[in-house]
Amino acid sequence: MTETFDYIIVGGGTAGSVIANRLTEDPDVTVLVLEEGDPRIGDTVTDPTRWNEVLLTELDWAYMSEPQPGLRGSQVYSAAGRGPGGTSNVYHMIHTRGRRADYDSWAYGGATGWSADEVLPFLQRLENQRDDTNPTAGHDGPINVISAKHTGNPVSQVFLDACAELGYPTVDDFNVDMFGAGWQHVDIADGRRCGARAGYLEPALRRSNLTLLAGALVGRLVLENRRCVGVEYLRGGQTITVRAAREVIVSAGAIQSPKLLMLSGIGNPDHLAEIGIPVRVALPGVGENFHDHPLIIGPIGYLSEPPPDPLGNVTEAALFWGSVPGLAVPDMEICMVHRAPFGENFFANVIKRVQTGQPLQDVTDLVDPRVILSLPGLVRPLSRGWVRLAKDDPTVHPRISANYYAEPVDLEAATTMVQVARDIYASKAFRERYDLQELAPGPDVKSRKELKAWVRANTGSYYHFAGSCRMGVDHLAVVDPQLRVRGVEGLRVADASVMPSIVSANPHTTVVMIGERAADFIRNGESTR
Ligand SMILES: Cc1cc2nc3c(=O)[nH]c(=O)nc-3n(C[C@H](O)[C@H](O)[C@H](O)COP(=O)(O)OP(=O)(O)OC[C@H]3O[C@@H](n4cnc5c(N)ncnc54)[C@H](O)[C@@H]3O)c2cc1C
Repeated sequence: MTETFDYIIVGGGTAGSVIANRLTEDPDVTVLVLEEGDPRIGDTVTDPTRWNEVLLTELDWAYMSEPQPGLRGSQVYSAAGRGPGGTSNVYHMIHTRGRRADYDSWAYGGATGWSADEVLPFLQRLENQRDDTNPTAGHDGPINVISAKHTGNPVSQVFLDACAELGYPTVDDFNVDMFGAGWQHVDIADGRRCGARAGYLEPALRRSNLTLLAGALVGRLVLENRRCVGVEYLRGGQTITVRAAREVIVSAGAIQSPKLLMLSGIGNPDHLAEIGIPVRVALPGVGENFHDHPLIIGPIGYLSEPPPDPLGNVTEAALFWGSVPGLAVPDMEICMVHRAPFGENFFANVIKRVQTGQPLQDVTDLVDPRVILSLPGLVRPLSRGWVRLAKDDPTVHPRISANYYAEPVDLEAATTMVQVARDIYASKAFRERYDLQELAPGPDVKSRKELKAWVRANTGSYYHFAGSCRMGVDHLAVVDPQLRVRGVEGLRVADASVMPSIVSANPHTTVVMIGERAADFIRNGESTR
């Protein structure tokens, strides 16, 4: 007999965990979460200093992009979390809300109800901020927010001293002041990662009305006429159907949510025809508008002595600034990482993993404690790409392209950003304390033209994928402002894919907020009819 739950959530990741928790607060509803990955996690997840060890393991889907024209044809390693907790198990715990202008621009673009003032209560609902640096912070939510300063490394302090020396203002809380350098706020409680899994999913699993099924790959939505009535999933070599009495909520992330819609016949008719999938609902925007923050791997610096062992999240200080004067929000975020493996050997490992299925070397072997790495991320990119099916087969990864630097202005801004990061490394503060030597780009890269070429060759992903099922009211919108899939009853999408444009900050906090909003829409009966 086919099992029935009130709600089925596809994907027990960041947004899925939030929705599962909030819906099961009502003891009268039943919720099933179907999650493809393995439920087991270890210290590498819970210990904030060890995030680099979870990449390229079973906890990472480790996608590779299509060859990127803007990066001279190279493919980009694209990490995304797998298993209950999803990307919240692998994120670096940086807690930045979107900027007011980000949310207001969503609302101006037709996403009514998502202006900065309207989303603020939902941001507050998720936060339990422990310091008083943000007067609008929430203090009772499931996500514990602390300043990284408490466990800050001396080398991160030197980064901040260097920024001050170069005239950048000091910021106490990036969720209050946008421009300047400071300690990040991070999602950590009692020395342990406090993301969506610890904050939302684990407490909810104590309730008898929540069922989590791991190892279940949802391959298709079951549609009857134009209503979604359940899903089909693969588990242990079997295909199983389960029904939803009220709604199905797709929270499979910006790469897999559009994939699932397309596999179910919801998408661009031309693309579905190419793959041989009959069209159930023509929605040409599915998979379009996919984008990411480009991240440049470097400059890389070498210190005269190793800084002390990390106690915090390893990427604890940053500079947010504008690549040109007069921007409404910063478009550059330069983070500094110590004890990170992202050197050439790491990327050689990525290629091996893709070719052989297994990482060759333990990532901790790749860390040289004297190496520090700037990770400049372009947080207001204009380039847009896509997610498309490779095959009519749920077990096959979709094709993805964030189309990095398709807009030349993105490359210009990224080049400026790397120059700023080089200036920070060249500061008196770094010279006097650590006699820092720049390993890359290195002394041979001098002119802006040379630097631009270096940037193209050293750009990767910030893993901040968004936009591929965007909300709005125009013909390319996939969901309406209540996150209901347009043209289908009983179906919502709620995750990073619904953002019309990625926030100009690290997006995890915004994704949790999207989960809170989705649960609120559902609980308040904004029906999908
Ligand atoms: C390495 C890394 C570091 C990051 N660091 C930060 C940071 O410090 N701060 C920040 O703000 N943001 C950070 N981010 C980004 C942020 O974590 C993500 O934007 C956010 O977590 C995405 O949440 P989501 O709900 O959209 O997707 P996810 O959390 O990825 O959830 C999707 C879930 O669906 C499951 N799934 C997918 N397809 C199926 C299917 N067909 N059937 C069943 N299950 C399925 C997946 O396994 C996954 O568990 C980072 C990301 C990465 C990868």
